[in-house]
Amino acid sequence: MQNTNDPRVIVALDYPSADAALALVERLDPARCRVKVGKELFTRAGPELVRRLVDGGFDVFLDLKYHDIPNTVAGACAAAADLGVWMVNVHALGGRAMMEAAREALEAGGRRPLLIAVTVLTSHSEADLAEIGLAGSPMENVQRLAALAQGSGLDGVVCSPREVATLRAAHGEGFRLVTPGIRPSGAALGDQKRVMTPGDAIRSGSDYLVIGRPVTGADDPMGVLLAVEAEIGAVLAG
Ligand SMILES: O=C(O)c1cc(=O)[nH]c(=O)n1[C@@H]1O[C@H](COP(=O)(O)O)[C@@H](O)[C@H]1O
Repeated sequence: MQNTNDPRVIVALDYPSADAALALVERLDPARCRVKVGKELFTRAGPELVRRLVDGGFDVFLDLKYHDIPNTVAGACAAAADLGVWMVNVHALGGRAMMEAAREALEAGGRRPLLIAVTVLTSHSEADLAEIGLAGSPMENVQRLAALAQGSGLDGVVCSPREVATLRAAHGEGFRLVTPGIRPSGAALGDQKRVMTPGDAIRSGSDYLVIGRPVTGADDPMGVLLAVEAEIGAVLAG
């Protein structure tokens, strides 16, 4: 079984309503997993649901991927901190001034959530990056943006598990590496392009695994979650 003090799995509650999300959440144990509220659920259910999850004892990753002028992002991060979330994220492509403003806004408050930067979306390939004017491979872009995030004082990055080993070597143990793009063996990729299995992601050095559709879209979500937990536990046990 995995270490219950620091659960590695973050379940992405990508549901179209609070009721649908809460139906799964009622079966989850906050000592064994964390939860993520992203753009769809937040736009439907708002801060009230986030507060409810926090009050229910869950560590909440508020995944709104802020990317705007520094002043606006700073205000949004302060608002997220007021909700009591555990982690909040911004796009590293927003640049140094934006990331520094976000960090300073959180430092000015009381309880400070972890501040993480999205590097290159896990749905992007090298061809997708070229089309939006970013030269080089996903790995090269992830490395550059992770260095910028660390230089801006952030706590870590969101990247694909494929980049984790390289980033761990470059940035050390304290730098949080949060990885979506997790697909148990045989699971449908959907729109994800840079993926790994849960066991391989942990083996590569991922701190936290963000898992959505393989769990939320399953006939037996708890069964999938238990299998993921067992796979991770086996790797951690060595
Ligand atoms: O920031 C994120 O969480 C994120 C970044 C990224 O590069 N790729 C990515 O998939 N995500 C999120 O991670 C989750 C992955 O969901 P599934 O593909 O359904 O497992 C979704 O909620 C995405 O919004």
